[in-house]
Amino acid sequence: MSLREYSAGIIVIGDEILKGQTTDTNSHFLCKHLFTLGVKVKKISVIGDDLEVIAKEVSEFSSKYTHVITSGGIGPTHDDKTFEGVAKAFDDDICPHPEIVELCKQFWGANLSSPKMKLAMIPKSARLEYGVNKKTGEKNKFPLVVVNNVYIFPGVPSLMERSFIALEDLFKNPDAHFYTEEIYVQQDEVSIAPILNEVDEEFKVDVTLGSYPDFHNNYYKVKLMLESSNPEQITKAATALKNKLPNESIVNYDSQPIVNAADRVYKLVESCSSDDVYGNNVQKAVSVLEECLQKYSLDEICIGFNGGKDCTALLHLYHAVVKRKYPGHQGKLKALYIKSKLPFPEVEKFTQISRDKYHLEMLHFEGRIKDSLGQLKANHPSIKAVIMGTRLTDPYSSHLEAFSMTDADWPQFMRVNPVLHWSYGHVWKFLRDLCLPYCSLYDRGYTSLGSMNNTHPNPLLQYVDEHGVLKYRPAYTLSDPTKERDGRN
Ligand SMILES: Cc1cc2nc3c(=O)[nH]c(=O)nc-3n(C[C@H](O)[C@H](O)[C@H](O)COP(=O)(O)O)c2cc1C
Ligand SMILES: Nc1ncnc2c1ncn2[C@@H]1O[C@H](COP(=O)(O)OP(=O)(O)OP(=O)(O)O)[C@@H](O)[C@H]1O
Ligand SMILES: [Co+2]
Ligand SMILES: [K+]
Ligand SMILES: [Mg+2]
Repeated sequence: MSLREYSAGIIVIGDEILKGQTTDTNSHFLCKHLFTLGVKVKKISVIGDDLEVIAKEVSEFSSKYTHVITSGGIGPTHDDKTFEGVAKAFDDDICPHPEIVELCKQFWGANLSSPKMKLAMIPKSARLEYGVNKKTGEKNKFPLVVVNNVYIFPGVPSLMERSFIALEDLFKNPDAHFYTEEIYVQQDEVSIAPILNEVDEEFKVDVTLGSYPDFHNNYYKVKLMLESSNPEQITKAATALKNKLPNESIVNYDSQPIVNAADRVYKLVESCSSDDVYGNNVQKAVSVLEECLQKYSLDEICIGFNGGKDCTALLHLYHAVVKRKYPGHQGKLKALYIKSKLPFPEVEKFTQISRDKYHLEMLHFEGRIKDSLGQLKANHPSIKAVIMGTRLTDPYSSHLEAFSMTDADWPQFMRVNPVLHWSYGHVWKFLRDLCLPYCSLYDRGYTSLGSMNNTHPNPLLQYVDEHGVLKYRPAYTLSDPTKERDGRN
């Protein structure tokens, strides 16, 4: 059986191209990218802004090729006729599309009679494809208009290219073999640009090299993405990159730490030797959590999760232990978050990210902890135990045990303390070795988190950079663990 061939025809539309006023670069861009997607471009046609010609060409291309891509002729002026032409090719009419009308209003304050509204006049049978911006992970603000197998792109190269890259999965040939490789780098994009250019120049025929800065990642600054249908060339390109980049700038990063949580945690526990204090602490935490799952059902447990480092490590452990004990478990783990009076926006953001990544059901409260626990008891009477990231070195905690009821004058819950014996360094080793995401404040010198009004970066981590600017080193570099709370008052 032969594999299905994915073909494409490109129709470049615009009088300015036929008059030599503009050079068409779009077809070249499209050919290059479609090739790497396993799609064979069979024909490129360049035509003017002529309704009949557009309709005829679109109709013919549509019946011959898997995908038809048009570029140009969708501006607000009278001479742009692509939407009308595509409609005509399919015996369709154009009419205002409510979703695009709304976007035109939002973006340009356009009303129904303004020229921009012409962008909303699209074939009745059209569908809209938004696509995802691969750099930001966000859904694009303006959609691409698609009619049957005809994809109607703008002519302006920068817009066309951005839009195509966001939507390229729509064109991919699923039978084509693709090889990808990712390299994570700790340096910023500017400082490695010359190296990227060199490698791109050498391999660009076979390998697509993308560079995606990430300003929020705790482990790397830039993700380099190599894609190719040629396994030898991609290996060569990746090797060339690794050789040219300074050794210390390449990060050994796991982009999916949560998917493999159970395997990695249990492997760590099973392979640790008896004199390995850290390994034994992880082991102890796992067995406390296992015991907790024996004593209580998932409905009776919640994890105290306020976005701090200790409960971040703990959440990962809890997730891993639940995954191991209940492999098919689909329900959500319950998490208790008592919001402080003045929460850091970074903490709020991080708790939301964690909620999504670990599929948490958040039980939210605001105000004093004691009052909130009273409300927890009233609103969620099934909860009996709260798993906490408390350690012996925390204030008023040196007397605690793995299982300690709350004090007599507090709402009664079993406090489960799996990481009680962990040191400050153990928490960071666990988070960083497993490439777990943690709140960004810790990379800016905060070593323990409370509210905005009582929490500052730790003065011990202060330094002055080469421009004379005061900065803070990341929390995991703090060498004296007794100074963990020096930024708190
Ligand atoms: C679920 C839960 C139970 C708690 N139980 C007690 C308790 O029994 N006795 C007590 O003095 N504090 C209790 N606390 C308060 C904590 O000891 C601590 O003051 C609080 O987590 C704030 O910590 P921080 O100052 O490090 O931000 C509890 C907190 C939580 C979230
Ligand atoms: N506001 C809160 N809501 C829910 N749980 C909380 C709250 N405050 C504390 N806890 C629980 O108590 C534990 C100990 O608090 P603590 O502040 O020492 O740790 P952390 O917030 O995880 O990290 P850090 O010490 O860096 O602030 C937390 O790990 C969490 O389980
Ligand atoms: Co803590
Ligand atoms: K990114
Ligand atoms: Mg805290």
